[in-house]
Amino acid sequence: MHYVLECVECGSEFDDDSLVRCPECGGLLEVALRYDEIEVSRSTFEGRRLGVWAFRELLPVNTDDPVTMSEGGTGLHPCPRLGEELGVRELFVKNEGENPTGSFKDRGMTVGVTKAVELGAEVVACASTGNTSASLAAYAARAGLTCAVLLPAGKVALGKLAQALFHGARVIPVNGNFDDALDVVKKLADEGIVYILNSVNPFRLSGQRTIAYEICLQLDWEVPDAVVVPVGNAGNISAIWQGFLDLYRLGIIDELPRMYGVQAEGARPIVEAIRRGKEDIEPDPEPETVATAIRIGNPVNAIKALRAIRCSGGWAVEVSDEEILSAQRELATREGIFVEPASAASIAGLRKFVEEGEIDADERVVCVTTGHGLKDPETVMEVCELPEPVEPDPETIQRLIAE
Ligand SMILES: Cc1ncc(COP(=O)(O)O)c(C=O)c1O
Ligand SMILES: N[C@@H](CCOP(=O)(O)O)C(=O)O
Repeated sequence: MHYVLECVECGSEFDDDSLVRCPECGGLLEVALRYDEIEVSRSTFEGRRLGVWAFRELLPVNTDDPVTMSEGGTGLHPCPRLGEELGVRELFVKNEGENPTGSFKDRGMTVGVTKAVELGAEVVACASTGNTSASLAAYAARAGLTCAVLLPAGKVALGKLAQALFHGARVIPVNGNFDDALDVVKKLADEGIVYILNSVNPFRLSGQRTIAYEICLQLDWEVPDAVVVPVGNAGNISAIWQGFLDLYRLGIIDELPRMYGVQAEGARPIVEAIRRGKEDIEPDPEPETVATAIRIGNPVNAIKALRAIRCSGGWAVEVSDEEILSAQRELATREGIFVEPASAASIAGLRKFVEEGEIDADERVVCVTTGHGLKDPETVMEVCELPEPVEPDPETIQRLIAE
């Protein structure tokens, strides 16, 4: 076997794939690759079609028949105009909205749902602020599994809700926030009633490491100075950092980037813990932000994210809803990239990191934009003015264009 499951709290190792938490101490489990048993080099990956399964030697599955829809292989777009505006020499956007269901979650789900099938699970479930449910619903449909998704009632963007409903998931709105919903799913998973596919699932997060693998390959194996990631439940920033560590320990890259986390002002336990030098977070019981995807007060992967930010020499910052919405518009109008509000937090955060001197003007920076703008059309329409209809005559139209 080329991997084991390792507890991030007590360090115990297990080779039982049915585990989703440490049987010794209850801690989170992580896939630990056994680097000396993996024979890969840069050329192993180069000739392949870019995507999650291009890195199959680094994924913890034992099948040639994964549940897949060509996830990953997203663009790493140079953004010179926005870079100049924000004050960095080289800015790239890794646009995860280009995944099959429109968010980075698909990278995790292709691996997590493949593992669910391998383990013989029949019912898969998650709590979600929207994207996890949209992704799980799609992959469960493809695998023929029953899927249940618990959502904070009234707080999920319309596009995401439509996806979960239309893929045939059992959509269960709950009175409470995401953190309350996740507690319930974790309990059902502990009792063996469902197979959980939130980011407590170590196999799912292995798939998300491919964001780092792809960034390195797309930059011809050069490593960016800084990677900026929006943070909610904190699985993604931890997985991306672990992805860079994998390549480093395999001898494929010889440097590591600094990891920067961005949270919304109204949901910022990680930022507080970083600022105060704390080992763990203090949960926020009432998270609130327009970026509903990161409206999370008690991130389950907090310990891992704090380690990723600290060990890499990075930092964390909060941004206001206003800053998020204005960064969303800037990315759309200057670079043609339409992302949902949570994703734009990385751009708004970069502005602050540069202003605060955390990231230098001559550095190469990658901002990860995590979900497509069409997921949340309502938020966008609230800030756009829809012009009144006019008669279709050329003179009127010409006048309007010139205005
Ligand atoms: C669009 C989007 N961005 C960012 C995040 C935050 O990612 P994480 O929870 O892994 O920190 C989420 C949800 O998790 C999301 O849906
Ligand atoms: N934004 C997430 C929140 C759940 O995160 P997960 O990574 O633990 O599944 C969502 O889309 O639901």
